[in-house]
Amino acid sequence: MSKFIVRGGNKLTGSVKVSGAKNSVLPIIAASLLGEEGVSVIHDAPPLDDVITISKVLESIGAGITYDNNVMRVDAQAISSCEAPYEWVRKMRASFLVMGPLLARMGHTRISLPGGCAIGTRPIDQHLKGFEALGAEISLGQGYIEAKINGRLRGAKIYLDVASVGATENIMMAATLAEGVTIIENAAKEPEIVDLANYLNGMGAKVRGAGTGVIRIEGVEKLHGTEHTVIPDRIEAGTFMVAAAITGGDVYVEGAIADHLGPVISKMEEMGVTIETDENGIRVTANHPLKAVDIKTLPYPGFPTDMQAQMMALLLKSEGTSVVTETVFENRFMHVDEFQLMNAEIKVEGRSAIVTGGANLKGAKVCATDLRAGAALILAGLVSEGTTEVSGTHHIDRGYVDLAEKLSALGADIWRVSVDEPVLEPAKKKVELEEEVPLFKVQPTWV
Ligand SMILES: CC(=O)N[C@H]1[C@@H](OP(=O)(O)OP(=O)(O)OC[C@H]2O[C@@H](n3ccc(=O)[nH]c3=O)[C@H](O)[C@@H]2O)O[C@H](CO)[C@@H](O)[C@@H]1O
Ligand SMILES: C=C(OP(=O)(O)O)C(=O)O
Repeated sequence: MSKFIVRGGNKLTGSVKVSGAKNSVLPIIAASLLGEEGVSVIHDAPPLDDVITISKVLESIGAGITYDNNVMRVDAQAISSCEAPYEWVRKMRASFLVMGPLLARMGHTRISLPGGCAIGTRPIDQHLKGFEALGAEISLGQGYIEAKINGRLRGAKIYLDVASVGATENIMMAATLAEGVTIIENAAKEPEIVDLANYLNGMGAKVRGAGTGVIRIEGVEKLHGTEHTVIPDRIEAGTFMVAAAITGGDVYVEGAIADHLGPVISKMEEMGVTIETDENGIRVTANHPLKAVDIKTLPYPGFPTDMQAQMMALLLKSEGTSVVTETVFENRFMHVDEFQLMNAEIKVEGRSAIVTGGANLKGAKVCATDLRAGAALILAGLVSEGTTEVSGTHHIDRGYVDLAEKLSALGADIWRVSVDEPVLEPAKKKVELEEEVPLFKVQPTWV
């Protein structure tokens, strides 16, 4: 076990390079299971715990994987199993993304039910609705979901009740090998969906419209390995942008794609942060005081929920009161309790948090309750009086490559220490979601 120790007070300056996107590489690795011929080569696959986890899932299915210097090679020509066991799906929800590819390729799949987690219940009804529409028979038993098809999946028109990123990806991957045309309506539009579609097309698929609300997939008989470079991680980039702004620094975020960060850039500019963009990255400079702004998270191209916690840290250092409204996940304010331990004044009212700016943050022992909460606490630690200790680092390691090293190279006083003591509990016990996760918002027809 480890902790990050942060000593506040340093302005960040210099240049930092963004790694490949976690939320792209995970579905891309899962999609590699569709390659019946040849090997896929994935460049800029970031060395994250989540990447290791999904690789283990693929290996357990019989794929051959090598991973060296951020290049992953996946040979799925001879996969033998169609099951993703509990030990991996429990560790990372995105393991569920192997369901679509396995169903399409093997005609049968058995995946452990992904439970709810800290940020919300996260049902999978839209994934299953899509698979059913494509002709799969779905059953549930002993904590596993099983899907089977008689022959081949059949193209269908699927309207998603929520523009779910994971459901769009899972259905899109399954549909690549279906007979006929599949149309996904109210599809998610995230850049990671476009990256996945580009990867699938490189494998020989016919996916059109990714990045819009309507995706059309014409099924093909077979897919093959391909070579692909993962897009830069817009959430990691946004996190460094906030790090620059919160410390009143001057940082060039190399690799950040401004088009992917529209709402983050706009909100930071509204606050008074200076943002200059070019084709290679984004420069962020800030002179305090910054102005308070209101934020509402929405599916892309709205403000990303994955930047909400980090932005809240920045708002704590602005002048005035901000309202942060979380509309994507129902329990994504757990960082608030931890911020309060650092002397922050924030009041949660339903889906909104009212943030009082001008906080005189003080270092404290805090706990990362989820990935972005962890990043946000580190950001707050950068401008707190004294020392902040952030435990729960396993959450942070899921999504940030060398976060402490990268911040430290920009001048932050941050390092990681090993600890033997038990991991610190979050400030208030999180809502006990694990016991009562309603996996299906709508009762599925097949139960
Ligand atoms: C690995 C990955 O890419 N993770 C991202 C992905 O997660 P993920 O794909 O899990 O998120 P979704 O877009 O599916 O979830 C968005 C909302 O839809 C709901 N929902 C989802 C599926 C479903 O079948 N039924 C349903 O009701 C969820 O509970 C949530 O309230 O998108 C989220 C929203 O941008 C991001 O925060 C995550 O970082
Ligand atoms: C919620 C996130 O990821 P995941 O869907 O993998 O839990 C995230 O990246 O902030």
